[in-house]
Amino acid sequence: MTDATEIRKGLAGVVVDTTAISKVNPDTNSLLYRGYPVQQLAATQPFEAVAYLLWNGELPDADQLERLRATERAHRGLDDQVKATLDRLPVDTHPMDAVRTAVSILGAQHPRAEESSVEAEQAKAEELFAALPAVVAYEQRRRRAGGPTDPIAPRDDLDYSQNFLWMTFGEEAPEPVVDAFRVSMVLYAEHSFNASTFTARVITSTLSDLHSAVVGAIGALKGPLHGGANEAVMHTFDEIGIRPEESETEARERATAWMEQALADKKKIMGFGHRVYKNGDSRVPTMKQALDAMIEHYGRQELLGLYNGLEQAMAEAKDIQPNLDYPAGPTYHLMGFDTELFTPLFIAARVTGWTAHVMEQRASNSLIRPLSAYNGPDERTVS
Ligand SMILES: CC(=O)SCCNC(=O)CCNC(=O)[C@H](O)C(C)(C)COP(=O)(O)OP(=O)(O)OC[C@H]1O[C@@H](n2cnc3c(N)ncnc32)[C@H](O)[C@@H]1OP(=O)(O)O
Ligand SMILES: O=C([O-])CC(=O)C(=O)O
Repeated sequence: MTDATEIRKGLAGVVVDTTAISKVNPDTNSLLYRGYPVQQLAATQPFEAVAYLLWNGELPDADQLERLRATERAHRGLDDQVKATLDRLPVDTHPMDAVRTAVSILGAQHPRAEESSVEAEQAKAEELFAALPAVVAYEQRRRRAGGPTDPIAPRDDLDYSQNFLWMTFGEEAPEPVVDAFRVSMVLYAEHSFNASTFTARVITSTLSDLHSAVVGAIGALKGPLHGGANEAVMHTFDEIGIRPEESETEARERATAWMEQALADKKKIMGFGHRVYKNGDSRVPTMKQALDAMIEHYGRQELLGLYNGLEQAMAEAKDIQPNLDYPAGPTYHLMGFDTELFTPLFIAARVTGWTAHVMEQRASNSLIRPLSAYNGPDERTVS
């Protein structure tokens, strides 16, 4: 028996609270961070400035940016305790689990873990933002080395994006690659009450600590209906088969045929569709430009064939458009990241949005505790 009340499965269409951090507008297909169109931020701002904007509500002036960058540089190295723990994990541990574990350790050993003043929360957010690239980079290196290895020391002369790529690959990335990476970080940073951010807010609403909120958010992000889709997109490309020697047209034809079959088999295709946007994700055109630049840079036109073939076949069959994970997956692949590292890259970006929401939730808190409609057996007696 169900209680007579309206159920909105998945909270679809339910407005839960206000936020001043970002505005997702499916009608105008736009996304604003603190009022600024994300495309403009992606075109003009370093990722550090966007992080500052999300936390503080305004873009930084030169001194404010330099102060944040100094903090970021001071916390860039791989923490010894985190390294020791990662080294004890099986080498085939999913990197999402490894990064989640790392955040848990960083929280457990943080000297201000239990403090929730604005100043303490801000410090924890900045330090976590600074610490994550080394964790993600080390996980890729550990996987490739087949076990514990030496991390690549960060370099103070490089900015956040340059240094992230440096610590992962041990060489200075060319400018177009750094730029595409920076754009991906900006686009992934924030997206209102998505599932992982909402998770972080639920945890914060119990007056739990910031690292616990981020650990929970990572768990929510991991699933393929959310952040895990960028990894899943690459599995689709792999299933179709990546053949660098193939022409764009040949690749496109194979992708079209694959999609027709997959849809006939009623498969859900990762990287397509969105709960809020029904006419395309506002971030996709900008991310697609970054992908195009990488395809050009690496001379891999066949990937464009796969990309376009799937996109067009999906649009024709179901009128469903790609989401941000669709162009992000092949972009990270071209840069040289292992597929399992794609969602951890999303963590490194989204930690800015999550922590901004943690601070916003704390500033105007009410325990998040919805109701449920009971549909189990009527009351009965134990016999
Ligand atoms: C950064 C991000 O997190 S963006 C989201 C990343 N996630 C993905 O890419 C996973 C694939 N996409 C999906 O599963 C969905 O589109 C979601 C979960 C993102 C949004 O889903 P919802 O708003 O709940 O819509 P829902 O899943 O009910 O889909 C509505 C209809 O479109 C279909 N549909 C939606 N997305 C897809 C898809 N990717 N492939 C095939 N069919 C799809 C559904 O089957 C459903 O069809 P039906 O009405 O005939 O049953
Ligand atoms: O908003 C959502 O539901 C998912 C998404 O695109 C994001 O978190 O970036």
